[in-house]
Amino acid sequence: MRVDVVSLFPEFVAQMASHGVVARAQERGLLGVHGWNPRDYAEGNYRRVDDRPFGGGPGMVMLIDPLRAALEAARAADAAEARVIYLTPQGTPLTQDKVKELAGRSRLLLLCGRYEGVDERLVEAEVDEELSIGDYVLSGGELAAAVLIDAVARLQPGALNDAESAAQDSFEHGLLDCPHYTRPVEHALGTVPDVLLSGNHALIDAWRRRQALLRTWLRRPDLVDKAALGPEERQWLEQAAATSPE
Ligand SMILES: Nc1nonc1C(=O)N[C@H]1C[C@@H]1c1ccc(S(N)(=O)=O)cc1
Repeated sequence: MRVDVVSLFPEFVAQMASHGVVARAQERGLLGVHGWNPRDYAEGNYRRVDDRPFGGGPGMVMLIDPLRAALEAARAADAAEARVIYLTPQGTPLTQDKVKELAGRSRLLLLCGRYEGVDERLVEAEVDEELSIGDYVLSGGELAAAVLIDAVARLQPGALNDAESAAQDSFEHGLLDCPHYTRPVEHALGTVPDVLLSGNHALIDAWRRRQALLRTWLRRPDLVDKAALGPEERQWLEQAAATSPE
């Protein structure tokens, strides 16, 4: 998978891509991350990339032409068609299902805004979809791009070792993850649930699924309805929730 990032701070994205799973995915040839700086395509002595908003108001808006030239340069760097994504608070909320869809593509082109955002004419002409990582305002889209790159990188086949498998991740089955425990069994903070020490993997799997169900119901009830639970699981959940101390 190739990811091109158009950003005034491409070194930011390069830095995040030089650590952990993303770096390993690149080393394994599973992913390539490339930065493109609109300022390199800006004209004039000051190489302007922004200007004041028409209609007045605070802040600055990113100019069309430097962004457009950077997008074109990024597109031309590889023959594969790129899905152009603009990271913005106005975007569709990013979910694991969307991450899975994007992780299956051969190429993404991420547009990172700064200031008050990007001239709308550029968005309309060049952007395939707008995505948001949450209902808050960042100083730049680079952090959002980093989140998306990390999320799609770990889903590249071969990116995670077996011990890191994404198969049991939160949201993998539409639910939050179950609690996890490791050594020691006995600790001043408590003990490990007996079932996890039983060696009975059918029981362990059932416990984990039910813990994930209960945790999701308690913390993210909105996800429970989407999870399409079977009648047995829904009955168990209703009983467990009725007696849960949380
Ligand atoms: N949340 C997010 N998810 O993805 N990107 C996010 C983000 O905050 N990006 C900000 C840099 C860009 C931006 C865009 C628009 C506005 S504005 N004028 O609409 O307030 C403010 C800030």
